[in-house]
Amino acid sequence: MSQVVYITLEPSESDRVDDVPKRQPHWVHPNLIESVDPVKGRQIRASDLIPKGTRVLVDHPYAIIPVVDEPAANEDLICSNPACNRQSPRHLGRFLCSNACIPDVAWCSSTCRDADKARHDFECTWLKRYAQPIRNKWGEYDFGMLWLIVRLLASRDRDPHGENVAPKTQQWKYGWSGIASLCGSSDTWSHEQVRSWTTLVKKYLRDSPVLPHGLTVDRVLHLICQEEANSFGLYPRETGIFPPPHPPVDRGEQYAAAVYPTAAIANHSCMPNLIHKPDQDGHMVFTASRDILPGQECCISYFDLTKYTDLTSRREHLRKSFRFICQCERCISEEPAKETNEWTSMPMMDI
Ligand SMILES: C[S@@+](CC[C@H](N)C(=O)[O-])C[C@H]1O[C@@H](n2cnc3c(N)ncnc32)[C@H](O)[C@@H]1O
Repeated sequence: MSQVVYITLEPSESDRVDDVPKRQPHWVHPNLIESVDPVKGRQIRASDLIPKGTRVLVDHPYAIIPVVDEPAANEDLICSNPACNRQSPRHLGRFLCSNACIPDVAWCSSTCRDADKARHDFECTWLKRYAQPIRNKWGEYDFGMLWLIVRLLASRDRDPHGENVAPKTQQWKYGWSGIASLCGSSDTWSHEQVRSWTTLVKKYLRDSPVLPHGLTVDRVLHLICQEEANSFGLYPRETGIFPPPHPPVDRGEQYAAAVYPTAAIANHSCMPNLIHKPDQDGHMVFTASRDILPGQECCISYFDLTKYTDLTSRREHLRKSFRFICQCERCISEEPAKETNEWTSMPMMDI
């Protein structure tokens, strides 16, 4: 994937299209800072006023996979070349893998296919050998998860910014360094879940001639834990409109899943001040949905807010799917008042 060029962090005018730098690993509004919350971990804050409607972050996926039911017939399949990733409608013509690995892999042009050759070579033999057996035995979700891990490893294989190369003081991490710093560990998930992922890693993701990554089983398992806590589903319409519109507006069918090293720092809120939506090239774009004051946290919504409305269902959904108890302003304000403890409310007695 020699087409992705990671250069400087300062976008030059010639790199910008509609204010979005084309060749940067990410673009972050100058009024955003990263800080750490004692409960939620890393977070994004506004250092100065951000007016409603401002685009605040654009991030390139470090790895992205299509998520569609019938890839050969689907109109929304994304181009496999990471420097393109646009949705390539079938009627405009598609270029398939000459090794016929899986129909989910396609390019929008021969130029994209040629440019992506080295990156695709990393995954091709693995896909050809394991995709169908994994789909048959473990199902589509686990196949997608494992393929996303393989694509993370493929990007790492070609990453000029390896774990030890990016400066430690760099505020907004990107590249493999950003992936390595993602939250999530085996402590976050149930023993049963971790056991099942360990089996999958040992069976399908070991360092081998089919998948030469040089990492230990434990490190790949850790990568799954990170990916599961930080990946995004890509939908055609916005996520996080607040208050949720009446009647509810569906965000459409998921067409891809991806890991974004910088966008993953955004915490969740059930009354978010950011809307997120992928652009036509698979970049994740955050936009302020109201004025954000200096010091305020900038949050997205991790789910469709029209689907889970009351406190219990929202928290239960986040607990099951993302393994945390939501501590956003809205959930805290809707918590039932705590009963006053009789003993602590008794007047002090002299003894
Ligand atoms: C995608 S990461 C967000 C960045 C993360 N805070 C970090 O340190 O890298 C998701 C994790 O952030 C934390 N988090 C996000 N939103 C939260 C919320 N509303 N309440 C509590 N924890 C939250 C949880 O630990 C969750 O697993």
